[in-house]
Amino acid sequence: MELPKAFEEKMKTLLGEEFDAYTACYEEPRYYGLRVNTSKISVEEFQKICPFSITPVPWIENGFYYDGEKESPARHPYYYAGLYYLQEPSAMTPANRLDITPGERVLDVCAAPGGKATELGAKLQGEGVLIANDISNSRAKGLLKNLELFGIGNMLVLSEEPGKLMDYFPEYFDKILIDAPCSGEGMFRKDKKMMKAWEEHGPEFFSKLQRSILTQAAAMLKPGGMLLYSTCTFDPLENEGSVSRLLEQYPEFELQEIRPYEGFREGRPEYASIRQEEFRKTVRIFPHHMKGEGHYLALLKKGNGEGSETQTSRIHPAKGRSASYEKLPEDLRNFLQLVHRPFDAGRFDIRKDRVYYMPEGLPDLTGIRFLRSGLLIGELKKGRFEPSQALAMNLKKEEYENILDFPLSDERVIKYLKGETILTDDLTGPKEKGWYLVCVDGYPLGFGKLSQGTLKNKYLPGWRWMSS
Ligand SMILES: C[S@@+](CC[C@H](N)C(=O)[O-])C[C@H]1O[C@@H](n2cnc3c(N)ncnc32)[C@H](O)[C@@H]1O
Repeated sequence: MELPKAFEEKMKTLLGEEFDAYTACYEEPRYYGLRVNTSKISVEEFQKICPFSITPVPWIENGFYYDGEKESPARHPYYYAGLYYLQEPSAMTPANRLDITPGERVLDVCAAPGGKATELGAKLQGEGVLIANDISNSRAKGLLKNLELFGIGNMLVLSEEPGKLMDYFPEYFDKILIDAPCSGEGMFRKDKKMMKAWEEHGPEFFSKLQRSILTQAAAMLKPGGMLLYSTCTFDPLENEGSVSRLLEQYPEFELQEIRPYEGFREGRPEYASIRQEEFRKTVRIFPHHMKGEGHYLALLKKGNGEGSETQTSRIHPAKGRSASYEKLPEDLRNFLQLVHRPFDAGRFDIRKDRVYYMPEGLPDLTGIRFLRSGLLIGELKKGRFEPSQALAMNLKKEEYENILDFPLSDERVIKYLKGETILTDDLTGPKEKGWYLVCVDGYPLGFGKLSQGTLKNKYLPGWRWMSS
């Protein structure tokens, strides 16, 4: 593979005698990975039911390699059930090495299309809030779909300048991930188009952007909170350089150790402008040292002088229905009787006939551009309530009364995903009219409305299985 000359020269300086081993990697095939959605299925259970051959990614507990030349995991009903996300193995590292406790407030500043945000959301296990932002509105649409497919409900999807978010969320977050826009040097093997883009916008351009995103995000982190900065590039200016600039401006930040793996390499102190030795705690991922593409990670803690841990507040999960539950529209209330979950009536928010279930403890968001705030529960159409695709994905089978559970081998699974009407006469269970949650092997896919043995398909048209 022919690499840009200026890039090659830079890598020779960075890698010294390792340079030949590094370039030899370009003759090897790229790696394909999938990451298990642990908010829906345990890793052990997934390994039991996984329909294709997988091997563990050694530094990611829920990550696996698959053979992308032979298998197509994106065309499988389990993908439609949100059981996994397809992701290059090194790209799994940032969200994996940012510890999240359910109940925390988490921000993903540059989140689209959701490779990291889906993992952060899964780690929250439905408690607290994930705010996933991306400046690109079109990319944020893909982000929303991926988060909903993953079943993440306690979330907001925003499309804003981080500088504007600062005004709304001062020192608000417990954890922040910045998977920064970068020159993408680590992805040249995976995607050759990145080389062309690199020639147009290189490290100089991106480092300026990264420095401003970093300082804006820093202002949104609580004292004692953690920030993980990552790129998929090798350039020192965008890695040690951008993080140095943050430390110059915010000296209360301290670099933290990242849980190790034998293939990780230390960050390079000589490229830092300040507190050089601390940069050994940052991580460089090189493809000639491990089975993944190039990345950089830095984990930082915002100091507060004293007792930092105790200052990170939690957003507590709902404890039960409040007295105002009776004020919700009757058809919605009837539907909610079928959902075995302790809703808090005060968190329902009805806007233009759409019913949302909001995370707790949010500031006033007037003026922010958002694609989604809260879990879209469904829509009121002339007083009749229709549950949403997002709710179907957010539910577990045991949380809903009326289930149609098909085994993977049943041809109705694909028919349902294609949007076709389903006949259920042969099934002994479901008889009553109403909303049914269609599942594959116990994992929800979407809703349908049953009447006299026929299920009217309510699978979201934009998500349908396309015939190839
Ligand atoms: C490396 S990608 C993020 C990938 C994503 N974290 C994932 O794992 O799927 C960088 C993202 O930053 C977004 N971006 C660029 N400039 C931004 C800015 N100033 N604020 C927020 N997002 C920005 C881009 O639209 C792009 O989606």
